Amino acid sequence: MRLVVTGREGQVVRSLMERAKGRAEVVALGRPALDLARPETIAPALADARPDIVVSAAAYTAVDQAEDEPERAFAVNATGAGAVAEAAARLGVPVIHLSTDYVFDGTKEHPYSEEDAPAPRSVYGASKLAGEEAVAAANPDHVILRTAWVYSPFGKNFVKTMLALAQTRDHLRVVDDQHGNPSAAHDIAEAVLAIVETWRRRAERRPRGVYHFAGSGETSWCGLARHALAVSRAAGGPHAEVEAITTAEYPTRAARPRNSRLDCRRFRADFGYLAPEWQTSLEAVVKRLLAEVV
Ligand SMILES: NC(=O)C1=CN([C@@H]2O[C@H](COP(=O)(O)OP(=O)(O)OC[C@H]3O[C@@H](n4cnc5c(N)ncnc54)[C@H](OP(=O)(O)O)[C@@H]3O)[C@@H](O)[C@H]2O)C=CC1
Ligand SMILES: Cc1cn([C@H]2C[C@H](O)[C@@H](COP(=O)(O)OP(=O)(O)O[C@H]3O[C@@H](C)C(=O)[C@@H](O)[C@H]3O)O2)c(=O)[nH]c1=O
Repeated sequence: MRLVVTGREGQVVRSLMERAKGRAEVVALGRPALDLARPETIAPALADARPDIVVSAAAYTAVDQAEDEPERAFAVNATGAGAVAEAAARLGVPVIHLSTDYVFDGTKEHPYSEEDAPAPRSVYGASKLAGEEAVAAANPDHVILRTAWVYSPFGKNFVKTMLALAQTRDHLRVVDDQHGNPSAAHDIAEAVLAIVETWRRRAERRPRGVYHFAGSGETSWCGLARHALAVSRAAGGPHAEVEAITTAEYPTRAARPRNSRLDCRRFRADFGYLAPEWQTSLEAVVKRLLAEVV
């Protein structure tokens, strides 16, 4: 099975390349050959790569910066994502498209299910929602996989930011009133491979549509920072005290949902995979990051 993935250096892409070894072939396409902001590059690049399945994982992910350049965020996350799905449809192959918890406004008291109405609060969230709509319209043979709070040993993410800040500061301030499910990119890679395996076994009746998949259990950004730094300290790495603050005390350009928690039961029922508890996956990533620094 040949998976062609958009983006070369993204967290999910790099994790998928590691986890797919011996299970599926992965070809990662990035700029300049495939540039989501230049739709004319997309169909030829995908056709040349001869996919059995397209995994649409590249995106404009700078949440605050997107507020200042909405045209670029929409070009990449909406028009570009739609063109990827359309190119896959023309090749007669399905697409797995990654999306986000930030499509929700966060006002719900319980975890969000796939039935809940999206209402993004940020340009990034709106551009990702427009991407979902474009993908669904272009290629009925799709899974739109919404995930959340992704971290990994790769690229930029909140966990790496906390470890880096703790090297130079002994006191950090982190919001404690936004709640979600931290998700290791390696677990998302396993979810993608579970979809691939299910589709292989049930080629005639592939489960399709929107699915939620995120780390099991929940916490706040403050809880995530504290646990990451506790693991770091126990392993001889940097540590800092983390003060719990409110969103109002940490103003950002883009508004974030207060509740980002995703209900992942539909994914488990249809694809047979549930992510480990977030603390378990986090511990492995923090230890790997510390080992790589030394
Ligand atoms: N990060 C998170 O917390 C979350 C992410 N998601 C979604 O999951 C998916 C994967 O996220 P993640 O792995 O963290 O992403 P990253 O931010 O780690 O990587 C994004 C990738 O997209 C590529 N990219 C950006 N713009 C373009 C473009 N114009 N043309 C081609 N490639 C481009 C980047 O390339 P380059 O390296 O060259 O810049 C990079 O490889 C995305 O769809 C994201 O929206 C969902 C929920 C949470
Ligand atoms: C660095 C820092 C952030 N924060 C807050 C700001 C924000 O509310 C929260 C998270 O900060 P970040 O900006 O690192 O994370 P953010 O970029 O909002 O992360 C999001 O990325 C996109 C791509 C997604 O799809 C989402 O699921 C989510 O993972 O933590 C602090 O309170 N203190 C700090 O020192």
